[in-house]
Amino acid sequence: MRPRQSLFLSMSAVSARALVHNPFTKEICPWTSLLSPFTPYSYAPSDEFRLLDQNKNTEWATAQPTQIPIRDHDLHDDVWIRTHHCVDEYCVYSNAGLFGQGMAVVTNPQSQRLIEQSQNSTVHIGLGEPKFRVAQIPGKGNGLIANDTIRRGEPIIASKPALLVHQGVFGDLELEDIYQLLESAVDNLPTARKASYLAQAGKMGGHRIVDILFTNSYQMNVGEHHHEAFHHYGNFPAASLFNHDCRPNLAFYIDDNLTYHTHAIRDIKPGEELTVSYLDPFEPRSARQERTRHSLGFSCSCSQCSASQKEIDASDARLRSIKRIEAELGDFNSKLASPALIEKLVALYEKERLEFKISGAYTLAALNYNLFGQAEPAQKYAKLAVEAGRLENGPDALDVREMQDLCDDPKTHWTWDLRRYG
Ligand SMILES: C[S@@+](CC[C@H](N)C(=O)[O-])C[C@H]1O[C@@H](n2cnc3c(N)ncnc32)[C@H](O)[C@@H]1O
Repeated sequence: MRPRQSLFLSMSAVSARALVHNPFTKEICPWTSLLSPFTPYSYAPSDEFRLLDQNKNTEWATAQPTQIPIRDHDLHDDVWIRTHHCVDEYCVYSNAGLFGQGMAVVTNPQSQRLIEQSQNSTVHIGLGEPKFRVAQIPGKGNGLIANDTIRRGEPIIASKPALLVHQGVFGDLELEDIYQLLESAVDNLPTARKASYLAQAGKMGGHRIVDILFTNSYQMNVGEHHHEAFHHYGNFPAASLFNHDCRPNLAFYIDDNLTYHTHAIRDIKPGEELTVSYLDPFEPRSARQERTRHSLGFSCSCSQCSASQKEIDASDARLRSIKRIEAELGDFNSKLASPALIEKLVALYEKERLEFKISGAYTLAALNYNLFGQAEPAQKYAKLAVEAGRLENGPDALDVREMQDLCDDPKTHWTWDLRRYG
């Protein structure tokens, strides 16, 4: 009933993720397995992306693509163009507009159609003066530090991707084709946007643009609303400075318009680092560390990973209890489900500092109280689930709507008193 990890940050066009219906999670590209086949290239920053193939000792540069307008519009507008750069079914598309930022895509025509559809509505992405600054974080490189008190629920960043790349590109194409497509895509970004793409850290080595993509991107599905799922990597330069913490103080989601949103999920003091989680937080510490080391290429030094052995054992035991209790509460025929068990689940989430996932516990609590025919606590937890779910999954997420319905009228919800009457 509760979602566990999958590799993909599911979005709805990029879709609304539903806790009750639709397992999801988010991770920054776990791609080391793909890194080895990549030939090391040294990157010489120039407008033309001159790259030196060290193996062949030959220098080559990307052609400056001729842009073929798909629609009869001006480039300055919010208009998609397809460049002449295509390999097999994958082409480079770009849009110099999109709220003054610009975006480039390497994908197939079906996905591109969906991406364009998802861009139709306008979103407000200006959030005023940021309350954070860039700083060196020991053991992590750069990161973001709060300048001021940030209250739970405050928005931190809302941003469009600079680059969106179909994952099939990496499985289907030759390396040189991949490099050329990506270079062409980045080269098609407006100057400032291209500079912010290239300013991101690459931590894995190899081809610079690919390295940046793999170090800083989110896996996202395009087309779930259309019962299709095209897996893409989305790179949001504005979000690239968030370091990982297994117990972060921010939650993020990507909405139907391909916009990445982060919100504070607890009060943050000045001087605290702003963090998101790249991983499934319900895994034990050893599995989380294994994941960051082998798939993400760094050794996690977050608060939860660097705790004492005693604290780690206690944390792992709580995570096992959470799994067990969720299995009971997710089984409508369970004889062990009880109000005491519901309260225990919520307490475990709080003790484990899983605020960025707590809408799941609240949702399960609301559903179970309703199954017991107890309207008051069901409404209390449905309200909390709506509030937390808006921060974790966005206001349009299916679970948020479901919990709003339950909160409005528990007795007409399909779960009402179901444990008693079956
Ligand atoms: C998305 S970037 C984050 C920003 C990056 N620190 C920078 O300097 O630009 C991801 C990279 O940051 C580093 N990083 C993020 N979280 C970390 C953590 N908890 N412990 C150690 N390194 C971390 C790793 O090198 C990782 O590949």
